[in-house]
Order: sequence, then C-alpha cells, then structure tokens
Amino acid sequence: MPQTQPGSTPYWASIARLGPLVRPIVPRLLMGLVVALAASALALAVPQVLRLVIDDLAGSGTQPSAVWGAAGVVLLLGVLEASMIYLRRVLVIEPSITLERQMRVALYDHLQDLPVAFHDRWGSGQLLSRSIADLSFLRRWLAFGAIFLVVSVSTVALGVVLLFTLAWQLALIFLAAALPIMVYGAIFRRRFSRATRRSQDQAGDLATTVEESVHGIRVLKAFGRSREALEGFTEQAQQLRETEVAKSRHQAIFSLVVTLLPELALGVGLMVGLWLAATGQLSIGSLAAFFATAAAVAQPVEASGMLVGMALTAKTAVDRHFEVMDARSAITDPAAPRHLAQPRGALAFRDVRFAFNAPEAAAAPGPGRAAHDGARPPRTGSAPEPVPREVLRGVTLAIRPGETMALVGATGSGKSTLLQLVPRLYDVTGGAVEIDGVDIRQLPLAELRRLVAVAFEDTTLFSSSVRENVLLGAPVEDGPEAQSLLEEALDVAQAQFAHSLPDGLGTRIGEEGLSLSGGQRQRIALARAIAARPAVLVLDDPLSALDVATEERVSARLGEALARTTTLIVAHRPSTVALADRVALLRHGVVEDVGTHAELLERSEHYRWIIASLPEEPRDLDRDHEPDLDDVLSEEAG
Ligand SMILES: Nc1ncnc2c1ncn2[C@@H]1O[C@H](COP(=O)(O)OP(=O)(O)OP(=O)(O)O)[C@@H](O)[C@H]1O
Repeated sequence: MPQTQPGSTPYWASIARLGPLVRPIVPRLLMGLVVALAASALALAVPQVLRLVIDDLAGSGTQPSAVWGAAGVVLLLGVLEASMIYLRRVLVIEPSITLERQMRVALYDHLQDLPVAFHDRWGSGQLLSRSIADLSFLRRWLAFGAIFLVVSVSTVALGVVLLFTLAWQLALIFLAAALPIMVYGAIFRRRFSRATRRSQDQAGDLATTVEESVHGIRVLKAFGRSREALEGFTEQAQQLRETEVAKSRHQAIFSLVVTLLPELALGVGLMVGLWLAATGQLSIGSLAAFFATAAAVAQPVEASGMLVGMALTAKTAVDRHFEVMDARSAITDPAAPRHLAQPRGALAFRDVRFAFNAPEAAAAPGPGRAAHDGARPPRTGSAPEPVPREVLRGVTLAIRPGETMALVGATGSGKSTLLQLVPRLYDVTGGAVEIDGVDIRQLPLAELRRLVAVAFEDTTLFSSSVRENVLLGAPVEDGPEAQSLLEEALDVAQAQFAHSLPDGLGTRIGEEGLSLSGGQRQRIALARAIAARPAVLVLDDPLSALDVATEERVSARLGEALARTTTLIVAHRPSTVALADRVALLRHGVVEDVGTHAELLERSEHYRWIIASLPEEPRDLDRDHEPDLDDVLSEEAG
C-alpha cells in the first residue's frame, strides 16, 4: 500500500478546528491547567526551600528545630503537589471522555448522512480507525498531552527565570544548549508529521484488510487463498512496522538531543558553578538551588520529544477526522420540498443518465473547499483515480401505478444501478426519476424513502431480532398493527421458518446472531421490503437464492402482494420474469424495448438470447430439492 500525503494544513489552523467542540469543556480544561501549573510551581518551590536551609546551615548555623520545620514545609509541598495532580485528573478526564463520545457520535451520524458514493470510495477500515483510534488519541491528548505541553512550557519559562535569578552565568550556559534543540526541533517536527500521517493511514488500510478478510473468510477458505491473504496482510503490516520504526527513530533521536544537551550543559555548568562558589561569587545554597531547579527544568525538556510527538499526532487525528466531517452529501432534502399526499406510485425514468465516480455523484464540497476535498479518501494506494464512465445513457421508462415491471438485461447492463436511483442511493447525473410526475429530488428524503422500499440480492441483516429486522422500514413499529404487518410480510415472503427459530421472532440474527442460510436471509430481506408497505417496491433479483419449491410459493404470494404495489424487479430467471406485467429490456445503459414477455420473445432477438441464457433451473443455494426442515416444521405447526 501506498504512501500518503501529509496534511498540508498549518498546525494551528488544524487544531483551531477543535475550538467549537472543545469550547463547552474549556472551563474544566482551564481549571485542570491551573491546577497542573500549581503542581509544577510547587515542584519548583522545593529547591528554594533547599537553598534557604543550606545557606542557613553554611552561614550562622541553623537550629535543629528550623531543619525540622524546613523538612515539614518540603513534605507539605509534596503532599500539595500530589493532591493537585489528582485534582487535575478529576477535572479533565471526564469532560474529555464526554467530548470523545460526542465527536464519535457526530462522526457516525455524518457517515449515515453521506451518500453511497462516498462509502464506495472509502475503505471501512479508514472510517473505523478514524472513529475509534484517532478519537481515543485526541481524548488522551486533550486530557494529558495538551495540558502537559502547556505546563512544560510554563515550567521551563519560569524555571529559566529562576535560574537567571540564582546564577545568570550558569543560566546562560543552559540557554546556549537550547538553541540546537530548537533547530533540531523544527527538523523533527517535519519528519515526524509525515511519518505519523502515513502510519495512521496505513493502520486504517490494515483495518480495512482485516475487515474484508473476516467478512470474506468463507471465500478465502473455500478457495484456499488464506496463505495469499496472509502474505498480503503481512506485507501491509510490514509497511506499517517500517513507518512505526521510522517514527520511533525520529522520536528517539529527538529525545537523545533533548536529554544529552541539557546534561552537557549541566556538566559544564557544574564546573563553572564550583569555580564561582570557590571564588565567592556564588553562595553554596544558590549553587545547590540552581542545580535542583535545573533538574526540575530538564525533566519537561526531556519529555518534550514525547509531548511534541503527541501534539503532531493529535494534529493528524484532527485532520483525518475533518476529512470525513467536511465531506458533504449532494443527496439532500430539497430547498422547496413537494409532497405526495396520496401517492399512486407511478414511477418514471426520463432520459436518465448516470456515471459512477462523477464528482456530482460523490459529494458536494464542504464550505469553501473544492468538490473533491472531503469526498476523496487519502490516496494510500497506488491505484489510479477511477475515471467516470456512463453506465446509464438515457433510460426512458414509465411504470404504471400497481404495475410490476421486470428489468432484464445482460450482466453489467446497468439494472442494479437503475434500481438504486429510485431511493436516491445515487443521484442521476442527467435526466430525472419521477414518482407521480414529481422529480424525486423535490421530495424530502424521508418521505421518498417511506414511499420506496428495496430488497437487494446481496442481503444485509442487522444484529437484532427477526422482528426488528423485518419492521426496519415499517410505518408502525409496535402494537397489533405492527404485528399483523410482520405476520403478513413473513407470509408473503414465505419466511414462516422464523417462528421455529430458537426464540421465535425474537431470535437475534445478523452478524452477531444466529446464522441463516442464503435463502432464509433473502426471504427475511424480502419480508422487510414488503413490511414497509411502500408505494414503489424495488427488488433486485430477490429470489435468486431460493430452491424450486420455495421460489414457487414466494412467487405465488408475491404475485398477489405486488398487485397493490408498483414494482420494479430485476429478473435473472424466467420464474421472476413471470411475476411481471411487462418487461423492460436494458442494453448498454438504455431501454431497448418494453412489452410483455410474449411480445418481446416474438420481436426481440436480444431478448430471446437473454432468456435463453437465463438459468432454467433455479440455483438451489439452500438445499438439494429437499424441503427446508424449518419450513416443514413451521407449516406443520401452522
Ligand atoms: N459502485 C460502483 N462503482 C463503480 N462502478 C460500478 C459500481 N457498481 C456497478 N458499477 C459498474 O456499473 C456497471 C453496471 O453494473 P450493474 O451492477 O448495474 O449491472 P447489472 O446489470 O445489475 O449486472 P448484473 O446482472 O451482473 O447484476 C458495471 O460495469 C459495473 O462494473
């Protein structure tokens, strides 16, 4: 996997974007900062007490009671410092966790809003790593890194002033050591920023690979490709390792510089300090206090490698978060919406054109940004940008209310694509889709998606009960009406087997639940589309995984149910074509002919060829002509 481009936004411009989100917790963060500063000031106060005691001892000779008193003061300062550290944690940790949750929820909400075209382009791992790893890092940065950076800078500033008051000659030696640190700091910042961006993107790509292979584990195993998958994964993991090693190397060198130079300064300072003390230009107490203060100052300087690293990683996390948040969906509610009070369900395609990857099909620009800014994922791969290619090249088709229209065409002719335009999963790039004469882009999205229900060939079930899955788009979710909708939908889709599942309709299915067969999943998905009681039903080869007997039963019941609904159904087999009143023949992105099955058989050679190439026998994904035991049991019970 490829190299990423480091974010080009200036550091503070990136961090400033967190401003509005952080504002509500600023009071708590500031209190935490004040407390942390107080803790650090207390730490710096200890050497001052030390100085007084040593100077007293070296001078007139101090009473033992005074030594006990000084020890008591040092102890008190220590206890106060520990209390302040505890208080800082209490003040900042809870609001930062709350902020992390808010940002995560906002990101999830935004992902739901973004169009399918966006999700086509972004690897799931990239989105996963942004919503989990990046946001967790930002929380740690706010609660710890940012505060410590401010405290460290303040401690160093205050410490340097104290060093000058104690012994300006020695302080100058320390200041001289700071210059090379600053120069190398700039180099470190540039190198580390690049590496950290690359590592975060590579971690996202790695997550995508894990997700894909877990999802496709059956295919990998069945085709014996586990070794190849492992090799690919190992290579990606190796690239991430190299980036991490490079990152650590940069950090290690910076840490070496910020540790070694102050130590060198300390050595030189000790010699000069002893000479100053010996020649009476500096008291012993001041010398001791100087080195105690220098040690307190050296500590944050030495930690600066880690803190600067955190600050740069946080900037990358912010950039990555807003890359997604800035993506705007072009599929939005209209400014002046129209409503269909009593929808009849007349569906029409008027000279519809569509190309995947067309800028207008992806996402609208964020405020003040180029159209592709938020819509493009980071180019971590060497694959070229996909070129827009027109899949639909002027589709014109009218489906009457209550009519069932089958869509037939060679593979890749654009059938599924056309279907996806109806609920506006993608927007047309030319022409219009209309329901009852109204351009669907003029309808509020929620209304359109109540009017239209879909069942895709590739069924997705969610990790919840059968009931929740089926009633996902239903007009009512509870009560007797919902129950009768549920029963009717399961009946039409011939999915009564669900009653025989371990917990009946309450059985948890989906990724985290009970595994269903392909045909069972398809029937649940079909029931879901039917339960939505749509005016327009869009079905993408919904019976493809059913066996002969089940398919016949579903077709019979579906035929009755479809009589009330306008239906556009992609058909890959003659039995599905038989459900339709008319058939539209799609070829190379245009509707070549429309008519009844018999008419098209008679007049279209292409149609005859397509029909001849359709599988005569159903695909029997579920079983081998044996009736489904679940069905038999539920039929006997019912
Ligand atoms: N998300 C996508 N991004 C880019 N191109 C796509 C995408 N989905 C489909 N295509 C392309 O659009 C064309 C039409 O695909 P579509 O799935 O609509 O065909 P289809 O007629 O339904 O085929 P099939 O009968 O095999 O399901 C194909 O060339 C396909 O590669």
